[in-house]
Amino acid sequence: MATPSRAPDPSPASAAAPMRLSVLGATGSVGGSTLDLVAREPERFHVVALTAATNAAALAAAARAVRAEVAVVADPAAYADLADRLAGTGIAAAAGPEAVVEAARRPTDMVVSAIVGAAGLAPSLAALSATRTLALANKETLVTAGVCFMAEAARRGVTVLPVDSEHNAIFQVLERHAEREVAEIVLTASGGPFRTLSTEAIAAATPAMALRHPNWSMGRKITIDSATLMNKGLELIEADHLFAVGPDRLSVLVHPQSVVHGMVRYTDGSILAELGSPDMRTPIGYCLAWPERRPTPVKPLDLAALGTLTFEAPDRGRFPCLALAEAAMRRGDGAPSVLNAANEIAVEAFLDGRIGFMGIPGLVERTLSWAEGAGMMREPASLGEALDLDAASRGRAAAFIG
Ligand SMILES: NC(=O)C1=CN([C@@H]2O[C@H](COP(=O)(O)OP(=O)(O)OC[C@H]3O[C@@H](n4cnc5c(N)ncnc54)[C@H](OP(=O)(O)O)[C@@H]3O)[C@@H](O)[C@H]2O)C=CC1
Ligand SMILES: CC(=O)[C@@H](O)[C@H](O)COP(=O)(O)O
Ligand SMILES: [Mn+2]
Repeated sequence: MATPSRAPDPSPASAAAPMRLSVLGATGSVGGSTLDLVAREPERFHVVALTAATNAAALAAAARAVRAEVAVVADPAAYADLADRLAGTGIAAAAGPEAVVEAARRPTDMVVSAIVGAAGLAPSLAALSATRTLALANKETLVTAGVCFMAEAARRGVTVLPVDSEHNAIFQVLERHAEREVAEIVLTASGGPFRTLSTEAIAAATPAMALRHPNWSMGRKITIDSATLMNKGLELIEADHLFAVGPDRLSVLVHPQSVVHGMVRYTDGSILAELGSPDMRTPIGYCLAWPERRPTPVKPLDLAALGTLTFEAPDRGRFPCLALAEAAMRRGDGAPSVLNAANEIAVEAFLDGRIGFMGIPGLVERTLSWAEGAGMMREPASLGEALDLDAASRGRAAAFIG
């Protein structure tokens, strides 16, 4: 089973030296939760690099708060602002996509990869060359180039710890068990803000409605993915690469409370699940402490106050993105990559008001058909091939929108 094994040496958290840590996507939702934990125990961490896309103000503030060695913005136009804000602090500033990759390559004990979208692929891959443990939130890395990414992690001996709440839950309940003992891995889905709406009402959904996730506070892209259920589809593909049980043993169960984050049904009939408050500081804290457990500031779950946990089957008719992602997972090769690229273009277009909510699955389906017809579906064997397929699919999806 591809579940990472326990590291043979003690965790840096329990050693005298602080853990050398970089956070890619430090100004985002996952990045912010990570730095919140870091700021609560500054003696445990030495922060090496923090990165962002354009938000120089937030990045500079974060870098100052945790005394990072270097802060990097992907957007060169944000450099002057960043450098200005860091003047006299001793914190180096840099800019450009290549500088983000270089920052990811700085030697560390752990890198938290929390850039959103396929933009996280090159930095995540670069991080494998100079860290021992990659805490991976950026699911698009695995969707876009899962085969070559996991092979590179194995070749480098880097432990990949899942940050995504469902995968982190499953990772926790899989420990100590062999692949042959697993009957089914179940990813729970909140169902998103449109879980109970009719097809007609869903088709009329606005960005503001779709951005209102019932349980989680997250970045805009993943929040739209949750509303279409594409997030769960991406997570199935992510799980396929992380846990290697094959698509037949991966399933989705709608659970509107988002308290059970993931489950494993074993061949003896037992189901083991991880439960917790919907707060990313639990899975992030788990990764930062692994293989130990340490307290986090997360509010303990009060099951008596909650009273009821409910479950239902997903509706692929009202939420076709889930079916599209499942088909792409089974099709394999480059299909997940094309799916992801088209979805990123579609989500952006939906948020900009250029397409409607159901235009998202429409565009993804059309781009997948185009890629199949054009013979583009080869499994990306390298970063270069993955980026080429991603770019070609984005270009075509954007052209379909017009
Ligand atoms: N939020 C959550 O609770 C969860 C998120 N995830 C996954 O984690 C990842 C991050 O999600 P989330 O934190 O919500 O996202 P956010 O949108 O909140 O944050 C994204 C981060 O990535 C940076 N970024 C965006 N584009 C680029 C780029 N082209 N190059 C470099 N950096 C870039 C942003 O910088 P800037 O601020 O400057 O724009 C920001 O730091 C996603 O893959 C998501 O699917 C998984 C599970 C839960
Ligand atoms: C917190 C997290 O891991 C998200 O991926 C979450 O799962 C999104 O909620 P949905 O279950 O609605 O997709
Ligand atoms: Mn998730």
